[in-house]
Amino acid sequence: MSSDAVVSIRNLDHFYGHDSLQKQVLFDVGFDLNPGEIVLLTGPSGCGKTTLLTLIGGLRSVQAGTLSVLGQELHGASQRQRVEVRRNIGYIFQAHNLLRFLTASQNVQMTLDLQADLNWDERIARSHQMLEAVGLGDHLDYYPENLSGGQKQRVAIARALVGRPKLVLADEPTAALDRQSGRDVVDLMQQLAKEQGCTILLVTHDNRILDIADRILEMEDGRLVKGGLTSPVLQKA
Ligand SMILES: Nc1ncnc2c1ncn2[C@@H]1O[C@H](COP(=O)(O)OP(=O)(O)OP(=O)(O)O)[C@@H](O)[C@H]1O
Repeated sequence: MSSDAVVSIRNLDHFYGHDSLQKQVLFDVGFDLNPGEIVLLTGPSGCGKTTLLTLIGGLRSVQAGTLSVLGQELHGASQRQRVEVRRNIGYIFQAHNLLRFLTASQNVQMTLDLQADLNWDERIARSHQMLEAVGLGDHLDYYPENLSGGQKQRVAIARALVGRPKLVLADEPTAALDRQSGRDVVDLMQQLAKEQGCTILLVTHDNRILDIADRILEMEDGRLVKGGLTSPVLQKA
């Protein structure tokens, strides 16, 4: 295991259901994510990508194997430890999940409400700065219903990055976007990630954005078939 890896996973299995209805969806997954890397995770529908992403994001309990995120082992971690790890992660999902009764600026500020070291004015200034960085400086007070799909996704990116997370997890961020908006969104993620030095793990089916990756992991039927580390047992076999 690399000691400075942002994410380090070994022999990770995952199951849904119980007893006779139990179904294994991840098998012996292993890989590391290094600081500042952009890694794409691809694979057919249902192969386990979202499950893996939610495990890394501390949104699901680890059942078997080891999964360390930003130095915290999540297998056996308490709820409090998982919450602590989540504070250092930015999440971007396909459905942008903006709160419709808050403006673009307020949606972005929400992330900063958890940061006790920033006062009110600093939170507003940082949110505006980040919305300007994603090209929405003139849409600060717009509500989500008055923004296009691409603009909403850019607000979601601003919200994910405004807290300067060390890790960003993105699940199909371009799926609902047309070609140009999709391109703009990933270019922006790449640029901001490089500026802030954060690591990005991005789940995608979108072949048009493969070029932003430093590395590509490929998954099939719950196993990493490309780019992963196999367990010592399998390597010997
Ligand atoms: N909460 C759940 N309970 C039971 N089975 C689930 C649950 N969530 C996902 N699954 C099953 O686990 C498998 C992996 O699902 P997952 O959503 O991780 O795949 P995916 O690769 O992200 O798929 P897609 O690309 O379609 O989003 C699928 O067979 C799915 O039906």
